[in-house]
Amino acid sequence: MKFTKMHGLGNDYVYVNCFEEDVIDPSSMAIAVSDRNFGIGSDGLILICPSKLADVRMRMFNADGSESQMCGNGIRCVAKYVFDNKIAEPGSSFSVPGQPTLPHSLTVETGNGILTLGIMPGEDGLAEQICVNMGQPILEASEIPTTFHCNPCVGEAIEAGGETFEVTCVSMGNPHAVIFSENLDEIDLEKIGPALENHPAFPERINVHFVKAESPEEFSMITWERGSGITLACGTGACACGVAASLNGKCNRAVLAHLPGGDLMLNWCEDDNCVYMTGPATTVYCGELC
Ligand SMILES: N[C@H](CCC[C@H](N)C(=O)O)C(=O)O
Repeated sequence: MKFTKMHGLGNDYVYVNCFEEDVIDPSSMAIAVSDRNFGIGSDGLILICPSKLADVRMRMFNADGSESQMCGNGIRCVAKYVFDNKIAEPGSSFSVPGQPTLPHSLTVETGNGILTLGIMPGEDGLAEQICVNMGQPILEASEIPTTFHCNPCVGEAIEAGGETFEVTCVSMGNPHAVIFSENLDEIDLEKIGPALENHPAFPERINVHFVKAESPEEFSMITWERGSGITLACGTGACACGVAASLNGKCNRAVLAHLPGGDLMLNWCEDDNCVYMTGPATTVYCGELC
């Protein structure tokens, strides 16, 4: 079976074109291909499938085989794959609040609904920068009662790993716990990450992010991902952190997120309440599973 290895800021996945391949058990396949010694090595598996509702459908599986509703770095790579391989005819333009209009657009069916994105090609004519309308953040536990059992407003106290954390919970279709810290180097993510990921307040588990507000225009973050552990970047997580930083009065709605794997431009737009995420997508290699 053919696959393509791609990453968004080092958040790497194995991509399978399900217009041409059949994946019978994606959960088991995600576990197998994600293994960095006995498999291909990745943060998970992403299937690019036909859709009746959008140009394509994206399904994302974590390294532990669990399926998530959305993947921000992943959807940028899906857009690149679809555009570069001409799988769908892109739309003519995509307007981005506060930024120049992008020349091409695509729609992707996800677990968080149909999302629209814009593509800026590089000099080689291939997709280089992608801006995704990630939709509206969900902040009320009542809207997603099985996701958060804590009050997602600012600063809910959660006990984990022998410590108390003030957690702001934001859903971007998938759940995120955001904690602010003045020193990210001091965070024992290997210990605290799984303790919060699996906390009883989060019956669907949760992605965990620690954020340092550098200024009103910039923040830095580190991530423990639900089902995948520490990753170099988390696109939905960065969007959730941007929303949380604004809610907590630490950053502006338009902000530059510094992730270990690189930067994302974020804008939680006041007009439509949607979060716009702009960043790169990279094709590493194409391969074939024996
Ligand atoms: N890396 C992804 C997030 C995956 C989230 C997944 N770990 C979950 O279970 O929600 C991103 O760029 O948004």
